[in-house]
Amino acid sequence: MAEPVTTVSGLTKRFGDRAVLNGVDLSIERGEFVALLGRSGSGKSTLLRVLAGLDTEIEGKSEVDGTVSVAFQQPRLLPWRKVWRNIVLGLRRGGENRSRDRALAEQALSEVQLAEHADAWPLTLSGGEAQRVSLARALVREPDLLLLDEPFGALDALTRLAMHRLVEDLWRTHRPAVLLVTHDVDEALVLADRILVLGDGHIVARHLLDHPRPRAAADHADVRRRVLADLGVTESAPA
Ligand SMILES: Nc1ncnc2c1ncn2[C@@H]1O[C@H](COP(=O)(O)OP(=O)(O)OP(=O)(O)O)[C@@H](O)[C@H]1O
Repeated sequence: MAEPVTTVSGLTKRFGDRAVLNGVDLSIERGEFVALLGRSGSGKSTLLRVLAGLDTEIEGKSEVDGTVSVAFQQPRLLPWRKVWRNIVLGLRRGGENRSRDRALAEQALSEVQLAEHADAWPLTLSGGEAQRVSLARALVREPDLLLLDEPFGALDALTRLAMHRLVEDLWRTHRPAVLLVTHDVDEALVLADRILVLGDGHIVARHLLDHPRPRAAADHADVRRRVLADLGVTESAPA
């Protein structure tokens, strides 16, 4: 039987007297890739912050069984530390072990095709490279749940496509459960096993994506139409 890595039930999050999340129920299975869509301000980032344990002032239940890593839209690298030191920064272990840390960082960097950048300074990286370092930093902890908050949103279209392939490869290799927040319906259609739509403070729609990978967004044209309708976006009819 499928085993959940995270279980959220009746989750309510208020800012003052306004409930941004109002009774969210969701469960993500181990190794499952889930995309979370919703209009701007619907509470996607708020939900991720709760799942990441960054916001604990909640009502209801939010449980994660295992390690969580987060990658944000901005890579958030420390400019005064070399790339490899950024990667191992979040590994909290007893005692210093520089050579083992270095080996872990090099392995993670080679997986994102940046092996030769271990000693670079973050400010010398391109946007796409910095985002790959951020992914390596998230993965080096071998997370059970990887939370991605619009990690490709600031990248140009070509770099974004390359990142989709990379994330799919990394997911296949490491098999974390992934919750990807995105505004890009096609990105969700290509990458995810399941799409959740957030609206009015809770999950208003769930769509299964079962087309084999690698996929194109057009493989799920039916789901695309339904998700756009869930989001209240009207698509112009094809000519
Ligand atoms: N610390 C805070 N204090 C008060 N209100 C907040 C706080 N954080 C978020 N909000 C409000 O909660 C709502 C949801 O914000 P959130 O960032 O989760 O939305 P989102 O779906 O991720 O939006 P976007 O797609 O634009 O990034 C917004 O109206 C926002 O103003």
